[in-house]
Amino acid sequence: MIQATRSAGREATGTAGTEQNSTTDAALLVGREAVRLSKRWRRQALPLVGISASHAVGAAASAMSGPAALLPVAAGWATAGGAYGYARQRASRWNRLYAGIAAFGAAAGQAAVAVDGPTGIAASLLWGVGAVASVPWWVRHTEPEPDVTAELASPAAKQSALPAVPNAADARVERWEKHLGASGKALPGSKLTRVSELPFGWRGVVELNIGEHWHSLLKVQQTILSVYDLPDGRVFVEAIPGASVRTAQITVLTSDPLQEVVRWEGPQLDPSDGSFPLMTTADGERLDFRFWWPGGGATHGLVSGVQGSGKTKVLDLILAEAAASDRVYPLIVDGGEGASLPHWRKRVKLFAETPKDARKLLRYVLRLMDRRRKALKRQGGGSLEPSPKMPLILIVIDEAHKLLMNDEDTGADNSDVRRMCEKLAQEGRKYGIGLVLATQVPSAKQLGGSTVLRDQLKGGTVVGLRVNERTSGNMITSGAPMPEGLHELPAVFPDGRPTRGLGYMLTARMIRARSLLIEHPEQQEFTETLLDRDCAAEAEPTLVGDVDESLATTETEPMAEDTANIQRKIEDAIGAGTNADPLSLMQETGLSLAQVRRALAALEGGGDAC
Ligand SMILES: Nc1ncnc2c1ncn2[C@@H]1O[C@H](COP(=O)(O)OP(=O)(O)OP(=O)(O)O)[C@@H](O)[C@H]1O
Repeated sequence: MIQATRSAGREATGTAGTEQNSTTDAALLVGREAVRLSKRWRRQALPLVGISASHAVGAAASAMSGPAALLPVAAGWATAGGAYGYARQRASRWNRLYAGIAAFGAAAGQAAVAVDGPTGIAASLLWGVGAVASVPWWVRHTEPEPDVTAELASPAAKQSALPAVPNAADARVERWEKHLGASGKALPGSKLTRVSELPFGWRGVVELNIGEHWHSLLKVQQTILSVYDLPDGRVFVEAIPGASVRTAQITVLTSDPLQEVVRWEGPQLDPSDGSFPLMTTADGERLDFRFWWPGGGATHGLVSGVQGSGKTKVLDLILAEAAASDRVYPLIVDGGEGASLPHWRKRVKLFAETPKDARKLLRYVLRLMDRRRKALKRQGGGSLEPSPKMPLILIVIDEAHKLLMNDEDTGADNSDVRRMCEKLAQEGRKYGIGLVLATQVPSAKQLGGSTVLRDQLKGGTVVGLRVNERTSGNMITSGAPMPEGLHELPAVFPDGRPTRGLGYMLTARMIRARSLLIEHPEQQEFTETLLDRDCAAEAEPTLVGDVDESLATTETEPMAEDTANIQRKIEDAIGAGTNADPLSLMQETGLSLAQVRRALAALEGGGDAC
């Protein structure tokens, strides 16, 4: 009986408890829902909160009497002022104005309700005007906050507060995986990652399988072109400095920016580091030519390419930068007998256009180097920094192969020129003497077989433009295989325009580049540069040029044709309508410029000057 009574009591207690629990649960649920909704719609509710608060402040003040009634209104005004100040710091001009109107309206409403009472006309006006003034706010905040309640409740959300980004597969990555990285394909197990857009294509990082080296990517460049359906020369593979050999950077060009000529826009030599832009790469980077390293002395240069590849224009640009600077003193040896760089003849201090004059010029610079030894001693060693008082002496030798290689046809031995160039290349650096050579092929053979010259030039700026045949001992390589041989560079772009200026520069970046085009080198400004005092004391050689040289000596240029023969050829060419200027006649007859000039002088003088 007692037990039955106890159990009935427990049941009654349990039922009451259950009812109480379910009421609490329902209250909690409603509370949570209210919080959720208020969070979601908090922006939209803000004007209503403001109006209600203003009404409440006014009502509180009207219920009080005496000076105490001012307290709620003062507090309300302070809050409105604070809210305006907060908005003012963060909002734009119009939003600040809107916040100002709202704050003033709230303050005025509070005061009006305080005077008129909580149910008077002032209260109705507060709500009516407040609602109208809130319309722009509501229009602007029509969208509620995203409802992330469910996401926040999930365990994943607890690990990371950030919403998950869908892993959208990149079509280029998919293509790589399917046609290159899949088993049985060219690079099984390889992955394309970190794809980013470029103005003319895209770039990515390729990760290869363990045991693979990035060089293997170079061997499958054609396959990559085929996978992405592109013409030749649009894929470039490069090592990533400091990264694993299993990774490489791949640049894929969907269009070729190098087809467009990029013009030189005036001197840009940076006197603080001795460099200026010479080429632009396929992905838009500028590659610099360097005259000197700060604190490291002069650097040398080599420019190579077949006729018509744009080699002379590169020399023109180098000379234009040198001529415009008050820190560079350019001297020219034109191995093309004055035909390659004629527009510089009258602009530089010394212009040698015969082998004999070239020797004189080189001997003179060797003497200048001796004189600078004293300056270097005075300085206490190191290297001479080019400055307006101690300019870099720059020797530019075009068609250098003609002066450096022995001439098998004539038996001319040019070993003395080689030795002088070697000495200048090896020792000139610290005395502020730079050497820039132009040859048709970037090989030691064209440097007269001089490995000394090859090594010294490779330490400077090396530019390789198009060549005709595969080169053994190509200098445009830093050990890593080239993306393509210089002989593989096309002579014309797919649109039929010539590829002049197209090539590579020996840098960490093995990517096609094109030289900037200087259109009128002869019109560029020339800054008068004076040699330093030690060098200025050295007597300048007298360069006799081509005409006088024949009177002085014929030791380095044996005449292949007899005088009468040469004159007859010239007369025949003029008779056949060729212009009577030396360049046209040289091209027409195949004679050297010196021979043509001598013959013309003889014909004009009516005698035999040859
Ligand atoms: N970077 C370039 N962009 C566009 N056109 C160029 C560029 N470089 C050269 N050219 C054009 O190619 C022509 C030939 O150039 P350049 O005389 O420099 O060739 P080269 O290799 O020195 O040939 P050559 O040995 O016959 O003188 C120039 O007149 C110029 O119009």
